[in-house]
Parts: sequence; C-alpha cells; structure tokens
Amino acid sequence: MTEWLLEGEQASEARAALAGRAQRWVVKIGSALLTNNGRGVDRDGIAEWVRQIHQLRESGAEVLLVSSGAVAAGMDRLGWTRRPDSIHQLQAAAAVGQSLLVQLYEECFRALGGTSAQVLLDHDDLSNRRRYLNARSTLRALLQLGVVPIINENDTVVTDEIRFGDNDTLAALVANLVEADGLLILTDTPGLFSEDPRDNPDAQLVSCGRACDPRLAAIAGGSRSGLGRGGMQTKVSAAALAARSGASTIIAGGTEADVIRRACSGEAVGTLLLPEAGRATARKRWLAGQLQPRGELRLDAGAARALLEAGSSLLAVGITSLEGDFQRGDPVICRSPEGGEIARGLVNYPADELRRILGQPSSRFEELLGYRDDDEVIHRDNLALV
Ligand SMILES: Nc1ncnc2c1ncn2[C@@H]1O[C@H](COP(=O)(O)OP(=O)(O)O)[C@@H](O)[C@H]1O
Ligand SMILES: N[C@@H](CCC(=O)OP(=O)(O)O)C(=O)O
Repeated sequence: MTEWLLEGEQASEARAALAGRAQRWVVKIGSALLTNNGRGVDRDGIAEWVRQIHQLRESGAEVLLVSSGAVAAGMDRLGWTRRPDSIHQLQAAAAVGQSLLVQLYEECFRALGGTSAQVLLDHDDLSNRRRYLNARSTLRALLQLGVVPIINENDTVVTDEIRFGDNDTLAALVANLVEADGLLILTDTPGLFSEDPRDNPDAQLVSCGRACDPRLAAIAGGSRSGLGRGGMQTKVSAAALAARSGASTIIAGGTEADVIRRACSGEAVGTLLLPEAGRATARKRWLAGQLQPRGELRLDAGAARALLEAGSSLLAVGITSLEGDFQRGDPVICRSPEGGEIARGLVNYPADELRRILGQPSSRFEELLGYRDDDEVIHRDNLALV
C-alpha cells in the first residue's frame, strides 16, 4: 500500500520488538466475534480463547481480558431475536447476559487451573482520579494474584451521556490504566483493510502502520453486522488512545488458529499499529500515571502558579523544601505551598545537590555546586500536572 505504512522488514522488526518487550497484554474480544455472527454466544470460541490466554499467561505474560457480549448473551437467554431500542431493555439484557458470560469464562479458566474475576467499569471509574487509582490498584492486585480480570462496561447502570458504547475505547483506556505494552483487539475480520472487506472483497490488509496517523481513519468504516458497536473506526481511535501510554495495538481475526499466541509472539498476524515513540503527550500520560515517586518538592506560590498556569519548567528558585533521597532522573512529586500534589516529574539534580541550590537562581549553580548543567530542576517536557 502507501508509503506511510510500514511493510516488509520494518514491520517484522516492529513485531519482533513488541513480542520481545511485551509483558502485559490487554486482549479485547468484540461482540461481533463473540456472538458467532448473531447465533448466540460462541461457547466453543470462549473455551478456545481462554485456552490461548491461559497459555500466554503460562509463558510469563500478564493478561487482562476486555470482553463484550453481555447484551447479546442476555438477548439469547431471554429469547429475543431483535436488539431492543429501549435503553432499559438493553440494560436488562446486559444484566442477564453479563452473569452468564463471566460464568462461562470462569468455568473455562477453572478447567485449566486458572482463575478469573469480573470487573465492571464506567466512565467515572476512569475519569475521577481517586477512582482511577483505585481501579488501577485492584487490577494490579488481581494480576499479582495470577487472576485474569474480565472487564466490561457496567452496562446496567451507565446512562447514554457517559456510555463508552463500544468496548474498543474501554480496552484502550484499560491499556492506559495498567500501562500495558500491547492491546490485542480480536474481531470478525482479519484486521484493518484498505476498505471494509464487506464492501470490497479485493481490499488489502494493512500489515503495520502508525497508530496516530490520521489517514487510518479514512479507511476505517463503521460496524455493519448490527452486533458490534463501532466497527474499525473505534478500533483505529482505540489504537491512538493506547499509544498515548506507549502501547502498541494489534487488530486481528479472532477465529484464526492460535491467533493470540501468534500475535503476541511477533508473527505477522492482523494489523499492527505502533505508538509514536517520544511524543510529548505519551510521555506526559506515562509520567502522570505510572511513576513511583522517590521524593517530594514543596514549591512557593509563584512556582506553583508558573507550573499550573503557564506550563513552565520548575526552577530551583521556586522550591522551598524537599524530602527523599532521589537521584538525577528520578520521579518526584511537586506540592503546592499548602501541601497538595500538583505535578510529577523527573528531576535533573540529585537530592543532596538540590538541597544546596534550593531557593537559588540558576546563575549561582556553578558557585554552589562546582558545575552548572540544566537551568531547570524539572524541565516542562518531563513534568505532568495531576
Ligand atoms: N477498513 C476496514 N477493514 C476491516 N473491517 C472494516 C473496515 N471498515 C469497517 N469494517 C467493519 O468493522 C467490523 C468489525 O467491527 P465491529 O462490528 O464493531 O466488531 P466488534 O464487535 O468485534 O468490535 C467488520 O465486520 C467490518 O465490516
Ligand atoms: N458492553 C456491551 C458491548 C459493547 C460492544 O458490543 O462493543 P464492541 O465489541 O466494541 O462492538 C456488551 O457487553 O454487550
């Protein structure tokens, strides 16, 4: 295809690099796939995906599963053949179907000696910082226990205004939340094509590209089956979202033999969409979310304002005190004069040297330290407001 896609050697190198690095995967199974093209929940399919996920875990990876299918499973159980329009009926179907779905998954995991857990999330859980951190800790605890979280949107309580709707977006936000290395989106087509293959059977599979390339949106269409929600459009946007925390996305056909193992071990399966390394947004997202701080800096009012209102770097002159024993490059928390956390960032000076230059202009660094390196204690590119 066109030159903005990576093909051949570059693509295989990218796949191998991901497979070598990836320790944590979010696997998403979509409604169109899970419902066996409208014929009810695909029980054999679930058993097979669980087998593959279990195998991936046994190879040392951590796996979180985002599974759709609650509404479809509920409709099946209630004997409904047509998707209802009323939101309350959809929510009722989701309530019936979700328990069936997790029961099926748990049976399959248990048969292999594994354990799964149901996690239902809504918009607030991921946008409210306290709940975000809480969801993150719970998911991390489950992974540490060797449990596979099975995540879905909390369909029975969400209202239209706050609904994710499609699970591609939810899966990408989960990848951000747990800082996954890879997001594997399994669907009912073998990947992203140059056109919807339902419209043009000669459409070509895109092997590898950049997640943030806006031209991907032009070839991605909506969902046509009536089962899935967002089609390729939401998968391409999900890849861009996942890329913000540095995750690569693979979109692949869920019915292809051994697809999970093959995709995660670097074989040329589906479409690989890569994050753009070094992008400031990706770095800031990562900074804001993931770092284990090694110390704390207390700022004066002027410095706090400069960070919050002007997006400035942090200078020594605006720091009033510090705690911790950090090295150059370590993450620290920046606090306002009142003590509230306002930012996190990577320091350019170790704690012992920073103690000597606290409150001082950078013009005095040489005299106080014997050398002068960076003017900023934390450069704004390495600083994320919280
Ligand atoms: N460029 C494209 N390449 C591949 N599939 C596409 C493309 N544009 C639209 N689609 C549609 O996206 C569908 C998959 O998305 P969707 O129905 O939402 O499934 P899921 O429930 O797995 O998320 C395919 O069945 C296909 O018709
Ligand atoms: N949360 C809904 C699924 C939403 C949905 O179908 O999303 P998708 O699989 O991305 O097309 C359910 O479980 O029925």
